[in-house]
Amino acid sequence: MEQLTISPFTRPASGTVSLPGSKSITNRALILAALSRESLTLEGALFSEDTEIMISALKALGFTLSPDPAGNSIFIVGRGGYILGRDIEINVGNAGTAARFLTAMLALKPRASFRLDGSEAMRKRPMKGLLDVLTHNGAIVPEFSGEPGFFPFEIKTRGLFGGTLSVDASASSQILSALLMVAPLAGGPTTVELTGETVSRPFIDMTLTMMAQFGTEPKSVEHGRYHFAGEHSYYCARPAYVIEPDATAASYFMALPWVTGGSLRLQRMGNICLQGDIGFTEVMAALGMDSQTEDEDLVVSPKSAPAGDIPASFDFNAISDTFLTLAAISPLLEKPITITGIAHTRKQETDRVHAMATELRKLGQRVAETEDSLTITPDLAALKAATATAPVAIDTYHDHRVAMSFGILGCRNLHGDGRPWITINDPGCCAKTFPRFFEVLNDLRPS
Ligand SMILES: O=C(O)C1=C[C@@H](OP(=O)(O)O)[C@@H](O)[C@H](O)C1
Ligand SMILES: C=C(OP(=O)(O)O)C(=O)O
Repeated sequence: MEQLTISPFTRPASGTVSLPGSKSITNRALILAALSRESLTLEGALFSEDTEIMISALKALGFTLSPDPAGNSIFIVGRGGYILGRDIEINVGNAGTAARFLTAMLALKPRASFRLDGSEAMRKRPMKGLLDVLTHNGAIVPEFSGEPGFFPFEIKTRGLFGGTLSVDASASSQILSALLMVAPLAGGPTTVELTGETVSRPFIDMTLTMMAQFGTEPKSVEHGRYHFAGEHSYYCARPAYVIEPDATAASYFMALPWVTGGSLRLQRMGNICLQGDIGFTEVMAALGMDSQTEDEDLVVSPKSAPAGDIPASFDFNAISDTFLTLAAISPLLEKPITITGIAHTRKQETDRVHAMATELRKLGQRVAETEDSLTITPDLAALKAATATAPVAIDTYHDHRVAMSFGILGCRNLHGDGRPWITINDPGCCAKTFPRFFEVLNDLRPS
Protein backbone atom coordinates (compact mmCIF):
# COMPACT_ATOMS: atom_id res chain seq x y z
CA MET A 1 0.00 0.00 0.00
CA GLU A 2 1.14 3.48 -0.85
CA GLN A 3 1.98 5.74 2.10
CA LEU A 4 2.72 9.43 2.45
CA THR A 5 4.69 10.82 5.37
CA ILE A 6 3.64 14.38 6.09
CA SER A 7 6.46 16.89 6.54
CA PRO A 8 5.46 19.46 9.14
CA PHE A 9 5.51 23.15 8.21
CA THR A 10 8.48 24.71 9.96
CA ARG A 11 7.25 28.16 8.97
CA PRO A 12 3.72 29.61 8.79
CA ALA A 13 1.60 28.63 5.80
CA SER A 14 1.18 31.23 3.11
CA GLY A 15 -0.12 31.44 -0.40
CA THR A 16 -3.20 31.22 -2.54
CA VAL A 17 -5.30 28.10 -2.89
CA SER A 18 -7.25 27.40 -6.04
CA LEU A 19 -9.88 24.87 -4.99
CA PRO A 20 -11.44 22.33 -7.34
CA GLY A 21 -15.09 22.66 -8.30
CA SER A 22 -17.79 21.45 -5.95
CA LYS A 23 -18.55 17.74 -6.23
CA SER A 24 -22.16 18.24 -5.19
CA ILE A 25 -22.78 21.04 -7.67
CA THR A 26 -20.94 19.31 -10.53
CA ASN A 27 -22.92 16.07 -10.17
CA ARG A 28 -26.25 17.91 -9.78
CA ALA A 29 -25.48 20.13 -12.78
CA LEU A 30 -24.68 17.05 -14.89
CA ILE A 31 -28.02 15.44 -14.00
CA LEU A 32 -30.02 18.65 -14.47
CA ALA A 33 -28.30 19.33 -17.80
CA ALA A 34 -29.14 15.78 -18.97
CA LEU A 35 -32.76 16.38 -17.91
CA SER A 36 -32.91 19.68 -19.77
CA ARG A 37 -33.68 20.15 -23.43
CA GLU A 38 -30.65 22.20 -24.37
CA SER A 39 -26.88 22.05 -24.54
CA LEU A 40 -24.78 23.59 -21.86
CA THR A 41 -21.16 24.01 -20.83
CA LEU A 42 -20.35 23.52 -17.14
CA GLU A 43 -17.45 25.75 -16.15
CA GLY A 44 -15.24 25.27 -13.11
CA ALA A 45 -16.33 21.63 -12.94
CA LEU A 46 -14.68 19.09 -10.66
CA PHE A 47 -12.71 16.28 -12.29
CA SER A 48 -12.36 13.49 -9.76
CA GLU A 49 -13.51 9.91 -9.28
CA ASP A 50 -17.04 10.92 -8.26
CA THR A 51 -17.65 13.16 -11.26
CA GLU A 52 -15.89 10.80 -13.71
CA ILE A 53 -18.33 8.12 -12.55
CA MET A 54 -21.27 10.42 -13.31
CA ILE A 55 -19.82 11.40 -16.71
CA SER A 56 -19.23 7.74 -17.70
CA ALA A 57 -22.71 6.73 -16.57
CA LEU A 58 -24.39 9.50 -18.57
CA LYS A 59 -22.33 8.51 -21.62
CA ALA A 60 -23.45 4.89 -21.14
CA LEU A 61 -27.04 6.19 -21.12
CA GLY A 62 -26.46 7.76 -24.54
CA PHE A 63 -25.85 11.38 -23.61
CA THR A 64 -23.20 13.35 -25.45
CA LEU A 65 -20.61 14.83 -23.10
CA SER A 66 -17.29 16.43 -24.00
CA PRO A 67 -15.22 16.78 -20.84
CA ASP A 68 -12.19 19.07 -20.94
CA PRO A 69 -10.22 18.36 -17.74
CA ALA A 70 -7.52 20.91 -18.61
CA GLY A 71 -10.13 23.66 -18.93
CA ASN A 72 -12.28 22.33 -16.05
CA SER A 73 -15.29 22.33 -18.33
CA ILE A 74 -17.83 19.80 -19.57
CA PHE A 75 -20.06 20.32 -22.60
CA ILE A 76 -23.25 18.29 -22.37
CA VAL A 77 -26.18 17.88 -24.72
CA GLY A 78 -29.42 17.52 -22.75
CA ARG A 79 -32.23 15.43 -24.17
CA GLY A 80 -34.99 16.01 -21.62
CA GLY A 81 -33.56 13.03 -19.74
CA TYR A 82 -34.22 10.67 -22.66
CA ILE A 83 -32.08 7.55 -22.21
CA LEU A 84 -30.92 5.60 -25.26
CA GLY A 85 -30.88 1.81 -24.89
CA ARG A 86 -32.88 -0.60 -22.75
CA ASP A 87 -30.36 -2.87 -21.07
CA ILE A 88 -27.48 -1.00 -19.49
CA GLU A 89 -24.97 -1.74 -16.74
CA ILE A 90 -23.76 1.05 -14.45
CA ASN A 91 -21.17 1.04 -11.68
CA VAL A 92 -21.48 3.97 -9.27
CA GLY A 93 -18.25 3.20 -7.41
CA ASN A 94 -18.45 4.92 -4.03
CA ALA A 95 -20.14 8.11 -5.28
CA GLY A 96 -23.26 8.68 -3.16
CA THR A 97 -24.50 11.42 -5.49
CA ALA A 98 -24.19 9.18 -8.56
CA ALA A 99 -25.82 6.25 -6.73
CA ARG A 100 -28.93 8.15 -5.69
CA PHE A 101 -29.32 10.68 -8.51
CA LEU A 102 -28.82 8.16 -11.34
CA THR A 103 -31.13 5.53 -9.84
CA ALA A 104 -33.95 8.10 -9.67
CA MET A 105 -33.24 9.28 -13.21
CA LEU A 106 -33.30 5.72 -14.61
CA ALA A 107 -36.79 5.24 -13.16
CA LEU A 108 -38.08 7.83 -15.66
CA LYS A 109 -37.50 5.45 -18.56
CA PRO A 110 -40.38 3.07 -19.37
CA ARG A 111 -39.67 -0.58 -20.33
CA ALA A 112 -35.94 -0.80 -19.71
CA SER A 113 -33.63 -2.79 -17.53
CA PHE A 114 -30.58 -1.50 -15.67
CA ARG A 115 -28.01 -3.43 -13.66
CA LEU A 116 -26.37 -1.33 -10.96
CA ASP A 117 -23.49 -2.00 -8.63
CA GLY A 118 -20.98 -0.03 -6.59
CA SER A 119 -17.81 -0.45 -4.56
CA GLU A 120 -17.70 -2.73 -1.55
CA ALA A 121 -18.42 0.27 0.71
CA MET A 122 -21.31 1.38 -1.53
CA ARG A 123 -22.89 -2.06 -1.16
CA LYS A 124 -23.50 -1.14 2.50
CA ARG A 125 -24.70 2.45 1.97
CA PRO A 126 -28.41 3.38 2.27
CA MET A 127 -30.51 3.05 -0.90
CA LYS A 128 -33.66 1.52 0.58
CA GLY A 129 -35.57 4.81 1.14
CA LEU A 130 -35.18 5.63 -2.56
CA LEU A 131 -35.81 2.13 -3.92
CA ASP A 132 -38.92 1.72 -1.75
CA VAL A 133 -40.60 4.90 -2.93
CA LEU A 134 -39.84 4.17 -6.59
CA THR A 135 -41.15 0.61 -6.16
CA HIS A 136 -44.37 1.78 -4.45
CA ASN A 137 -44.93 4.26 -7.26
CA GLY A 138 -44.66 1.42 -9.78
CA ALA A 139 -41.69 3.12 -11.43
CA ILE A 140 -39.31 0.22 -10.83
CA VAL A 141 -39.32 -3.47 -10.07
CA PRO A 142 -36.06 -4.21 -8.29
CA GLU A 143 -34.29 -7.55 -8.01
CA PHE A 144 -31.47 -7.78 -5.50
CA SER A 145 -28.47 -10.08 -5.96
CA GLY A 146 -27.41 -9.66 -2.34
CA GLU A 147 -29.17 -8.07 0.61
CA PRO A 148 -32.55 -6.50 -0.27
CA GLY A 149 -32.36 -2.70 -0.31
CA PHE A 150 -28.66 -2.62 -1.21
CA PHE A 151 -26.40 -2.76 -4.26
CA PRO A 152 -26.01 -4.78 -6.45
CA PHE A 153 -29.46 -4.90 -8.03
CA GLU A 154 -31.29 -4.89 -11.30
CA ILE A 155 -34.26 -2.60 -11.90
CA LYS A 156 -36.92 -3.10 -14.51
CA THR A 157 -38.21 0.42 -15.09
CA ARG A 158 -41.75 1.46 -15.98
CA GLY A 159 -41.48 5.28 -15.95
CA LEU A 160 -42.25 7.55 -13.02
CA PHE A 161 -45.96 8.11 -12.58
CA GLY A 162 -47.31 11.15 -10.82
CA GLY A 163 -48.97 11.01 -7.43
CA THR A 164 -47.58 11.18 -3.94
CA LEU A 165 -44.05 9.98 -3.34
CA SER A 166 -43.62 9.50 0.42
CA VAL A 167 -39.94 9.17 1.08
CA ASP A 168 -37.83 8.19 4.05
CA ALA A 169 -34.64 10.23 3.61
CA SER A 170 -33.52 9.92 7.22
CA ALA A 171 -30.36 8.04 6.22
CA SER A 172 -29.25 10.43 3.48
CA SER A 173 -30.51 13.74 2.11
CA GLN A 174 -29.33 12.58 -1.33
CA ILE A 175 -32.43 10.35 -1.49
CA LEU A 176 -34.71 13.39 -1.25
CA SER A 177 -32.52 15.45 -3.61
CA ALA A 178 -32.68 12.63 -6.18
CA LEU A 179 -36.48 12.49 -6.11
CA LEU A 180 -36.88 16.27 -6.21
CA MET A 181 -34.73 16.53 -9.35
CA VAL A 182 -36.74 13.91 -11.29
CA ALA A 183 -40.22 14.75 -9.94
CA PRO A 184 -40.87 17.53 -12.51
CA LEU A 185 -40.50 14.94 -15.29
CA ALA A 186 -43.05 12.49 -13.83
CA GLY A 187 -46.07 11.60 -15.92
CA GLY A 188 -48.47 13.79 -13.95
CA PRO A 189 -48.79 16.10 -10.96
CA THR A 190 -46.45 14.88 -8.24
CA THR A 191 -45.98 15.55 -4.55
CA VAL A 192 -42.74 14.56 -2.87
CA GLU A 193 -43.24 14.31 0.87
CA LEU A 194 -40.84 13.47 3.62
CA THR A 195 -42.05 10.88 6.09
CA GLY A 196 -39.65 12.05 8.80
CA GLU A 197 -36.57 14.15 9.21
CA THR A 198 -33.64 14.30 6.88
CA VAL A 199 -29.97 15.00 7.55
CA SER A 200 -27.65 17.44 5.77
CA ARG A 201 -30.45 20.00 5.15
CA PRO A 202 -28.39 22.56 3.21
CA PHE A 203 -27.98 20.00 0.41
CA ILE A 204 -31.78 20.02 -0.09
CA ASP A 205 -31.65 23.81 -0.41
CA MET A 206 -28.81 23.41 -2.92
CA THR A 207 -30.97 21.02 -4.95
CA LEU A 208 -33.99 23.34 -4.98
CA THR A 209 -31.91 26.41 -5.84
CA MET A 210 -30.15 24.60 -8.67
CA MET A 211 -33.47 23.30 -10.02
CA ALA A 212 -34.68 26.90 -10.10
CA GLN A 213 -31.44 27.96 -11.84
CA PHE A 214 -32.25 25.33 -14.48
CA GLY A 215 -35.75 26.74 -14.89
CA THR A 216 -37.98 24.45 -12.82
CA GLU A 217 -39.38 24.92 -9.32
CA PRO A 218 -42.01 23.20 -7.20
CA LYS A 219 -45.42 24.79 -7.73
CA SER A 220 -45.65 25.08 -3.96
CA VAL A 221 -43.92 23.83 -0.83
CA GLU A 222 -45.54 23.34 2.53
CA HIS A 223 -44.42 21.41 5.62
CA GLY A 224 -41.91 19.18 3.84
CA ARG A 225 -44.29 18.56 0.88
CA TYR A 226 -43.08 19.63 -2.55
CA HIS A 227 -45.75 19.88 -5.27
CA PHE A 228 -44.91 19.71 -8.98
CA ALA A 229 -47.35 20.29 -11.82
CA GLY A 230 -46.02 17.35 -13.89
CA GLU A 231 -45.01 16.83 -17.52
CA HIS A 232 -42.22 19.35 -17.42
CA SER A 233 -38.67 19.37 -18.52
CA TYR A 234 -35.79 21.56 -17.49
CA TYR A 235 -34.89 24.55 -19.59
CA CYS A 236 -31.49 26.11 -19.21
CA ALA A 237 -31.66 29.11 -21.43
CA ARG A 238 -28.03 29.93 -20.99
CA PRO A 239 -24.90 28.64 -22.67
CA ALA A 240 -22.83 28.16 -19.50
CA TYR A 241 -23.27 27.26 -15.85
CA VAL A 242 -20.47 28.26 -13.50
CA ILE A 243 -19.73 25.86 -10.62
CA GLU A 244 -18.64 27.19 -7.23
CA PRO A 245 -15.34 25.91 -5.79
CA ASP A 246 -15.80 23.12 -3.25
CA ALA A 247 -16.53 24.45 0.24
CA THR A 248 -15.91 21.09 1.94
CA ALA A 249 -12.47 20.91 0.34
CA ALA A 250 -11.91 24.49 1.54
CA SER A 251 -12.41 23.37 5.16
CA TYR A 252 -8.91 21.80 5.14
CA PHE A 253 -7.35 25.12 4.17
CA MET A 254 -9.44 27.05 6.69
CA ALA A 255 -7.94 24.75 9.32
CA LEU A 256 -4.34 24.78 8.03
CA PRO A 257 -3.35 28.28 9.24
CA TRP A 258 -4.81 27.39 12.65
CA VAL A 259 -2.45 24.39 12.75
CA THR A 260 0.65 26.07 11.32
CA GLY A 261 0.08 29.80 11.75
CA GLY A 262 0.13 32.08 8.74
CA SER A 263 -2.53 33.18 6.35
CA LEU A 264 -4.11 31.73 3.20
CA ARG A 265 -6.13 33.23 0.39
CA LEU A 266 -8.84 30.83 -0.84
CA GLN A 267 -9.70 31.81 -4.39
CA ARG A 268 -13.36 32.43 -5.27
CA MET A 269 -14.48 31.32 -1.81
CA GLY A 270 -15.67 34.81 -0.85
CA ASN A 271 -19.25 34.53 -2.10
CA ILE A 272 -20.39 30.94 -1.88
CA CYS A 273 -24.18 30.80 -2.27
CA LEU A 274 -25.09 27.14 -2.69
CA GLN A 275 -22.97 25.23 -0.19
CA GLY A 276 -23.84 24.94 3.49
CA ASP A 277 -20.31 23.70 4.24
CA ILE A 278 -19.10 27.31 3.99
CA GLY A 279 -20.52 27.39 7.56
CA PHE A 280 -17.26 25.74 8.64
CA THR A 281 -15.86 29.30 8.77
CA GLU A 282 -18.02 29.75 11.89
CA VAL A 283 -16.49 26.67 13.51
CA MET A 284 -13.02 28.02 12.77
CA ALA A 285 -14.07 31.48 14.04
CA ALA A 286 -14.95 29.82 17.36
CA LEU A 287 -11.41 28.41 17.38
CA GLY A 288 -9.97 31.89 16.89
CA MET A 289 -9.71 32.18 13.11
CA ASP A 290 -10.67 35.19 11.09
CA SER A 291 -12.02 35.02 7.54
CA GLN A 292 -12.38 38.14 5.43
CA THR A 293 -13.80 38.46 1.95
CA GLU A 294 -11.41 40.31 -0.35
CA ASP A 295 -12.66 40.72 -3.90
CA GLU A 296 -14.05 37.25 -4.60
CA ASP A 297 -11.60 35.47 -2.31
CA LEU A 298 -11.64 34.45 1.33
CA VAL A 299 -8.56 35.28 3.39
CA VAL A 300 -8.14 33.12 6.49
CA SER A 301 -5.71 33.85 9.31
CA PRO A 302 -5.61 33.71 13.12
CA LYS A 303 -7.56 36.55 14.80
CA SER A 304 -5.42 39.33 16.21
CA ALA A 305 -7.40 39.40 19.48
CA PRO A 306 -7.11 36.30 21.67
CA ALA A 307 -9.87 33.74 21.08
CA GLY A 308 -12.59 33.55 23.71
CA ASP A 309 -13.72 30.32 25.27
CA ILE A 310 -14.22 27.59 22.68
CA PRO A 311 -17.73 26.05 22.81
CA ALA A 312 -17.82 22.63 24.44
CA SER A 313 -20.06 21.20 21.76
CA PHE A 314 -20.55 21.58 17.99
CA ASP A 315 -23.59 20.27 16.09
CA PHE A 316 -22.42 19.14 12.66
CA ASN A 317 -25.68 17.64 11.36
CA ALA A 318 -26.02 20.28 8.62
CA ILE A 319 -22.32 20.25 7.61
CA SER A 320 -21.23 16.74 8.51
CA ASP A 321 -18.63 16.33 5.73
CA THR A 322 -16.55 18.90 7.64
CA PHE A 323 -16.72 17.26 11.08
CA LEU A 324 -13.62 15.20 10.26
CA THR A 325 -11.62 18.38 9.72
CA LEU A 326 -12.38 19.56 13.26
CA ALA A 327 -12.01 16.10 14.82
CA ALA A 328 -8.57 15.60 13.25
CA ILE A 329 -7.14 18.88 14.58
CA SER A 330 -8.78 18.52 18.01
CA PRO A 331 -5.62 17.04 19.68
CA LEU A 332 -4.21 20.58 19.42
CA LEU A 333 -7.11 22.13 21.39
CA GLU A 334 -6.87 23.00 25.04
CA LYS A 335 -10.20 21.65 26.22
CA PRO A 336 -12.45 18.68 25.38
CA ILE A 337 -14.98 19.09 22.59
CA THR A 338 -18.05 17.11 21.64
CA ILE A 339 -19.11 16.79 18.02
CA THR A 340 -22.79 15.84 17.61
CA GLY A 341 -25.27 15.20 14.79
CA ILE A 342 -23.05 12.70 12.98
CA ALA A 343 -24.79 9.31 13.32
CA HIS A 344 -25.59 9.23 9.57
CA THR A 345 -21.87 9.49 8.71
CA ARG A 346 -21.44 5.95 10.02
CA LYS A 347 -22.99 4.88 6.69
CA GLN A 348 -20.85 6.96 4.35
CA GLU A 349 -17.45 6.12 2.80
CA THR A 350 -16.75 4.23 6.02
CA ASP A 351 -18.11 4.42 9.57
CA ARG A 352 -16.63 7.89 9.97
CA VAL A 353 -17.39 8.27 13.68
CA HIS A 354 -15.60 5.03 14.49
CA ALA A 355 -12.75 5.68 12.03
CA MET A 356 -11.96 9.08 13.57
CA ALA A 357 -12.18 7.68 17.11
CA THR A 358 -9.83 4.81 16.23
CA GLU A 359 -7.19 7.00 14.57
CA LEU A 360 -7.31 9.68 17.30
CA ARG A 361 -6.80 6.98 19.92
CA LYS A 362 -3.69 5.81 18.03
CA LEU A 363 -2.41 9.34 18.60
CA GLY A 364 -2.83 8.97 22.37
CA GLN A 365 -6.12 10.90 22.59
CA ARG A 366 -9.00 10.03 24.88
CA VAL A 367 -12.13 9.63 22.75
CA ALA A 368 -15.66 8.75 23.82
CA GLU A 369 -17.99 7.58 21.08
CA THR A 370 -21.80 7.44 21.09
CA GLU A 371 -24.01 6.54 18.13
CA ASP A 372 -24.32 10.24 17.22
CA SER A 373 -21.25 11.91 18.75
CA LEU A 374 -17.57 11.98 19.54
CA THR A 375 -16.03 13.60 22.59
CA ILE A 376 -12.32 14.20 22.25
CA THR A 377 -10.19 15.08 25.25
CA PRO A 378 -7.03 16.58 23.83
CA ASP A 379 -3.71 15.55 25.33
CA LEU A 380 -0.67 17.22 23.78
CA ALA A 381 1.82 15.34 25.94
CA ALA A 382 0.28 12.01 24.90
CA LEU A 383 0.35 13.14 21.25
CA LYS A 384 4.07 13.86 21.51
CA ALA A 385 4.74 10.61 23.33
CA ALA A 386 2.78 8.52 20.78
CA THR A 387 4.78 10.01 17.91
CA ALA A 388 8.16 10.51 19.58
CA THR A 389 10.12 7.70 17.99
CA ALA A 390 8.41 7.17 14.64
CA PRO A 391 5.46 8.56 12.68
CA VAL A 392 2.10 7.00 13.47
CA ALA A 393 0.45 5.49 10.37
CA ILE A 394 -3.12 6.70 9.95
CA ASP A 395 -5.47 4.21 8.30
CA THR A 396 -7.87 5.92 5.91
CA TYR A 397 -10.54 3.26 5.21
CA HIS A 398 -10.98 4.34 1.54
CA ASP A 399 -12.24 7.66 2.93
CA HIS A 400 -10.81 10.75 1.27
CA ARG A 401 -11.83 12.93 4.22
CA VAL A 402 -9.94 10.83 6.78
CA ALA A 403 -6.81 11.16 4.61
CA MET A 404 -7.14 14.90 4.01
CA SER A 405 -8.08 15.89 7.56
CA PHE A 406 -5.18 14.00 9.21
CA GLY A 407 -2.92 15.37 6.46
CA ILE A 408 -3.67 18.83 7.87
CA LEU A 409 -2.95 17.77 11.47
CA GLY A 410 0.43 16.36 10.39
CA CYS A 411 1.50 19.84 9.23
CA ARG A 412 1.94 21.00 12.85
CA ASN A 413 5.61 21.22 13.81
CA LEU A 414 4.78 19.11 16.84
CA HIS A 415 8.29 18.19 17.96
CA GLY A 416 9.76 21.61 17.12
CA ASP A 417 12.44 20.15 14.84
CA GLY A 418 10.45 19.58 11.64
CA ARG A 419 10.43 15.83 12.28
CA PRO A 420 7.52 14.05 10.56
CA TRP A 421 5.13 12.34 12.95
CA ILE A 422 2.18 11.26 10.81
CA THR A 423 2.06 8.93 7.82
CA ILE A 424 -1.11 8.69 5.74
CA ASN A 425 -1.91 5.21 4.45
CA ASP A 426 -3.40 5.10 0.94
CA PRO A 427 -3.28 8.89 0.34
CA GLY A 428 -4.57 8.26 -3.20
CA CYS A 429 -8.08 7.78 -1.77
CA CYS A 430 -8.45 11.58 -1.87
CA ALA A 431 -9.02 11.15 -5.64
CA LYS A 432 -12.72 10.70 -4.83
CA THR A 433 -13.15 14.47 -4.66
CA PHE A 434 -9.68 16.12 -4.68
CA PRO A 435 -7.04 14.20 -6.65
CA ARG A 436 -4.34 16.87 -6.21
CA PHE A 437 -4.95 17.53 -2.51
CA PHE A 438 -1.46 16.63 -1.23
CA GLU A 439 0.26 18.57 -4.04
CA VAL A 440 -1.84 21.65 -3.29
CA LEU A 441 -1.00 21.27 0.40
CA ASN A 442 2.71 20.98 -0.34
CA ASP A 443 2.66 24.16 -2.44
CA LEU A 444 1.63 26.18 0.63
CA ARG A 445 4.86 25.33 2.41
CA PRO A 446 7.11 28.42 2.43
CA SER A 447 10.51 27.41 1.02
O1 LIG B 1 -26.27 15.92 -1.84
C1 LIG B 1 -25.03 15.97 -1.76
O2 LIG B 1 -24.33 16.40 -2.69
C2 LIG B 1 -24.38 15.50 -0.52
C3 LIG B 1 -25.11 15.30 0.61
C4 LIG B 1 -24.52 14.80 1.87
O3 LIG B 1 -24.82 13.43 1.98
P1 LIG B 1 -25.89 12.83 3.07
O4 LIG B 1 -27.16 13.50 2.88
O5 LIG B 1 -25.90 11.38 2.72
O6 LIG B 1 -25.29 13.14 4.40
C5 LIG B 1 -23.00 14.93 1.89
O7 LIG B 1 -22.47 14.20 2.97
C6 LIG B 1 -22.39 14.46 0.59
O8 LIG B 1 -21.00 14.59 0.59
C7 LIG B 1 -22.91 15.27 -0.56
C1 LIG C 1 -20.17 11.69 2.05
C2 LIG C 1 -19.46 12.04 0.98
O1 LIG C 1 -19.66 11.61 -0.30
P1 LIG C 1 -20.89 10.96 -1.08
O2 LIG C 1 -21.27 11.95 -2.14
O3 LIG C 1 -20.35 9.69 -1.64
O4 LIG C 1 -22.02 10.73 -0.11
C3 LIG C 1 -18.32 13.00 1.09
O5 LIG C 1 -17.83 13.46 0.04
O6 LIG C 1 -17.89 13.29 2.20
